[in-house]
Amino acid sequence: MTETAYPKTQPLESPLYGLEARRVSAWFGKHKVLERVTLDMPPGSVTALIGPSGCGKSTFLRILNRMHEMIPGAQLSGEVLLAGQDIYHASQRPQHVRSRIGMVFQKPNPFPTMSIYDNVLSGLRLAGIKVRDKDSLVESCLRRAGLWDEVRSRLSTPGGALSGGQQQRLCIARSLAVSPDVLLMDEPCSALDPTSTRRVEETIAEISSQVTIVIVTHNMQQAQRVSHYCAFFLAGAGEPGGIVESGTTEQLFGDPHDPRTADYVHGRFG
Ligand SMILES: Nc1ncnc2c1ncn2[C@@H]1O[C@H](COP(=O)(O)OP(=O)(O)OP(=O)(O)O)[C@@H](O)[C@H]1O
Repeated sequence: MTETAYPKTQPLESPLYGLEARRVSAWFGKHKVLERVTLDMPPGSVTALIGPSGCGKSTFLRILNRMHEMIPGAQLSGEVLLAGQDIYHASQRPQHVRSRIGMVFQKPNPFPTMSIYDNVLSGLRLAGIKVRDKDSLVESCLRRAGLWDEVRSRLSTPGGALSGGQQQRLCIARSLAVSPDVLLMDEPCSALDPTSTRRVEETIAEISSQVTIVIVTHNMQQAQRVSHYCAFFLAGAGEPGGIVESGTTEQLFGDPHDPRTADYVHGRFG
């Protein structure tokens, strides 16, 4: 597959919200792992975070929906704006922030014994959101996640009975059910085979006009295939990570301004 595999929807003319990180630094105890990261993640687009292992991509992603603060000893400074409002302002409840900014993890994590149908609704139940027409919502979320045709005849079977790739798309459907503004994805395909990876990438391409997506990936081809924008993170030895360069994916891969970016995207290190 090449970077031209998916038709990318144009980013975007709708009332969607993007994220803006402003001078974000992060620590685990006394160990500083991110240094003043500023990044715009435009509404209705896919932003890929790339860079070698340990440079702080996953930490940055967790900061974007207030999951970083759940780790003992973790601290941060700076701002993260959703619709212009700082998600770390004292008036913002972390649980509410996390329902507006969902997360899909590396390893698919549906509730294994719960039915496919109930898995889709489980995020809503946790958030205490009531829905009138559950059947329609389940169908529309499974359709948007590209899973409906494969599961429509067995909605009452357990989520754990699906293949890994189907489970990951079920997790995407579950995230979509709460109508998030943003979906964060932490290497969502790294546990999947190439065919399942392709299906998840197609799903990302399809939903990217409806929800702002930020994805961490180690796969350069994947970053090129699915993202509109890209940020290259790097950490010097013993130093906190930061962004070397960010821009459109086309520019970052086709005409990188920093030689370190060029070396990384051309596979010369990392
Ligand atoms: N829970 C934690 N406690 C202490 N240090 C941590 C914790 N999680 C991450 N770190 C440290 O923070 C730094 C950044 O890690 P992070 O996982 O964000 O990097 P990454 O770029 O996502 O790496 P990878 O690509 O390997 O997933 C690393 O030095 C890591 O050891």
